[in-house]
Amino acid sequence: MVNFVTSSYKPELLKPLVEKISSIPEVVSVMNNPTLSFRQILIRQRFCTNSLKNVLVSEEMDQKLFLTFLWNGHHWARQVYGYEVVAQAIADACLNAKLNNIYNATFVQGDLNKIDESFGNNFPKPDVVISDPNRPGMHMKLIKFLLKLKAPRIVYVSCNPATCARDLDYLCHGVIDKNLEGCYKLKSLQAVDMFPHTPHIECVCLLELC
Ligand SMILES: C[S@@+](CC[C@H](N)C(=O)[O-])C[C@H]1O[C@@H](n2cnc3c(N)ncnc32)[C@H](O)[C@@H]1O
Repeated sequence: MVNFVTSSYKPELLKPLVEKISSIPEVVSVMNNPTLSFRQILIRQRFCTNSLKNVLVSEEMDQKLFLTFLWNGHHWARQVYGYEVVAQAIADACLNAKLNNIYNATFVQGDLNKIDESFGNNFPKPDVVISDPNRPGMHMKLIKFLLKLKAPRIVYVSCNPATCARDLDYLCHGVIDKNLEGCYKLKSLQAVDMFPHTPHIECVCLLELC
């Protein structure tokens, strides 16, 4: 699969290239993934091409978003707080926000596996938390924080159904040995085959506070 990530949707410009590439026998599909805003792609930083997430965030108009594991929701939200462990990703996010005249987003570099009891004291309670953790899923400290925060909605995006199921169970039913009570209900779950012909699957889950 070849995926063209472009800053706008102009298929006619890609057509000659697509025709050339399509003649390569190993190429079984060609995708064009237009980003809704310009985003600088640095080779040293992993780039997430998931425009589906952008569509999903567009429903969160005029809300306060808390993004764990960095997202691109700043166009639609009133206020955005983004957390990410990789310093370069934060630098890119700040640069991209500037390039796109985005002034409602704060990006903070931090390790969500090392948060303490005071985490969250310096930002207002969010309407929506969007979390897209990597394959190990959420650390217990983050689960604990979310169960205390009680944001009305959590959108959990996952590329690992096993850790996703574990974390949804924690958020909905609690963690008995940690004395944590669950307070969410799973409202919807959509699996998305982002990587056809591989065993990988992306899941997007909506949780609402009970
Ligand atoms: C599945 S990717 C999400 C990508 C993101 N949605 C985007 O559009 O760029 C997971 C992200 O979580 C970050 N991450 C991993 N462990 C973390 C931690 N302990 N604290 C904060 N961020 C972490 C990774 O650096 C990576 O950017």
